Amino acid sequence: FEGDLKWDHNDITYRVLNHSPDLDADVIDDAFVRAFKVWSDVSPLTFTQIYSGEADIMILFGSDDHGDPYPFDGKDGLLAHAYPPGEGVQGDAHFDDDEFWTLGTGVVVKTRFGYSLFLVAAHEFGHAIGLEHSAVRDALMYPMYSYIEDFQLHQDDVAGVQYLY
Ligand SMILES: N[C@](CS(=O)(=O)c1ccc(Oc2ccccc2)cc1)(C(=O)NO)C(F)(F)F
Ligand SMILES: [Ca+2]
Ligand SMILES: [Ca+2]
Ligand SMILES: [Zn+2]
Ligand SMILES: [Zn+2]
Repeated sequence: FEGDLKWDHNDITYRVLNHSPDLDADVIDDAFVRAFKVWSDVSPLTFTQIYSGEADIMILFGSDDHGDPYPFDGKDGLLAHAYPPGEGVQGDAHFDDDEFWTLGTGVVVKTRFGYSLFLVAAHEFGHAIGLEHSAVRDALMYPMYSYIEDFQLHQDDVAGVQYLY
């Protein structure tokens, strides 16, 4: 998606507009907190959840046509997308609710029966702060989903965000 290069402020706000029925709301919110921490740990950025009004990063779960020119596609295929920094829809992150979202290390995640909301969110939030896809297979910003036990940011991801901020 087109957009600016980076945020012009470091104290980023986000708002969760709705929740997937696959997980408890507080489990989803915690997954987002952990996914933002991946990036705040290696940059000057801070991420604060707000509960009303317009946040920099508006997060929603939607399926098929969900109000922007990039409809989702049912189960599998596209899992999520996010816009680079900027006003309005820029910076926002959308998750395909036709996927089965899960967490933890249960068989559900490993057998590709479910997708890790934490991993996909961390990747999308990378886009929301201005990162493009990486060509490094083990990088979080690689555009192919893979379940990573004991997740750790790849040097390529760190280099990307530290180049920007
Ligand atoms: N929709 C994507 C592909 S996707 O299947 O939705 C996707 C794949 C992998 C994602 O995160 C992730 C990357 C590496 C390891 C685990 C999870 C996020 C989204 C994407 O990368 N969206 O950000 C593309 F490439 F634009 F088509
Ligand atoms: Ca926005
Ligand atoms: Ca899909
Ligand atoms: Zn969308
Ligand atoms: Zn991506």
